[in-house]
Amino acid sequence: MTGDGAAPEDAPDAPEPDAATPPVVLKLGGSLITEKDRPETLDGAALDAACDAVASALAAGAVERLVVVHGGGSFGHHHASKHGVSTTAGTSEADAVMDIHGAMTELNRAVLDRLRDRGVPAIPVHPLSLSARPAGPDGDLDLPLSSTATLLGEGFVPVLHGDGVATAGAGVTVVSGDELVVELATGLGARRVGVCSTVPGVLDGDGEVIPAIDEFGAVADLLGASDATDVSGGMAAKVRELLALDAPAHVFGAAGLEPFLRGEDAGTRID
Ligand SMILES: Nc1ncnc2c1ncn2[C@@H]1O[C@H](COP(=O)(O)OP(=O)(O)OP(=O)(O)O)[C@@H](O)[C@H]1O
Ligand SMILES: C=C(C)CCOP(=O)(O)O
Repeated sequence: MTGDGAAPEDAPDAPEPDAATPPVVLKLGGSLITEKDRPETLDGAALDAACDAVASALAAGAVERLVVVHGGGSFGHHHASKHGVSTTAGTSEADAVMDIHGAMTELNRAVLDRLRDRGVPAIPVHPLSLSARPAGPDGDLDLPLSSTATLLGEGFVPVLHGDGVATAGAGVTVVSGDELVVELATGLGARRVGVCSTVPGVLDGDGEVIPAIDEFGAVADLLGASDATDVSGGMAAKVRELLALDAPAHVFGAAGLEPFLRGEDAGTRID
């Protein structure tokens, strides 16, 4: 990690973003950028490769406006699980909240530093400071988007992350990166949505990538939780949330990131 993350002098100049262009929303899965089974351990090589792909796509103008979201991997999920906190179960302990949020901001800093090392103007947006859930299982997440939208318009790449979220009647629960992706894509009118994880796509019973999904019922039996510690529902929750979007979404692995950012299909298309 660098100290201030300033762009190196030889970093390629990114084209000026066009404020009228709808953004691309990209989630870097926690299972991709961390070693999900080893607490608070980055997968540095995978994170570097993902940041290289993002920096190249921006420099080449393949993507003009980009919002990045990253998941929790072995940072957030480990602490959330230890404290019994999930997307539905909350905590009223400040120490537990700070364990979860602190681990997520540490991971966020690692992502930001590596993006900025490559000349990407990445800026953090911390959901715990912005968002809330009303009481009850059906309460829609409230995620005000003016800071993210304004940062985008000013040419930055906002980087959000799964986090704790103030929840009426429950203290603080977890907001997953996948939920944030849906809110951002809907609220910002995203052009395309990409979810990059360790799997090459949504897999069928034979381990083959399903090319396209347009209905949850058709694949529900195939979708499980995560293989690793995960408090937010793994692949089943991901597909359910992405199906609710207007914008086309793709779920893909590391090899699909460059094609996705070039505007091509990658992994499983969900729409
Ligand atoms: N049918 C399926 N196809 C692909 N993956 C599946 C399927 N069913 C369950 N999974 C699990 O879903 C995992 C991907 O979801 P997970 O939430 O762990 O990824 P992530 O978004 O990268 O991580 P994080 O939640 O930490 O951001 C896979 O690693 C696999 O264990
Ligand atoms: C566990 C925490 C705090 C983040 C969960 O986000 P996700 O990994 O995108 O599900």
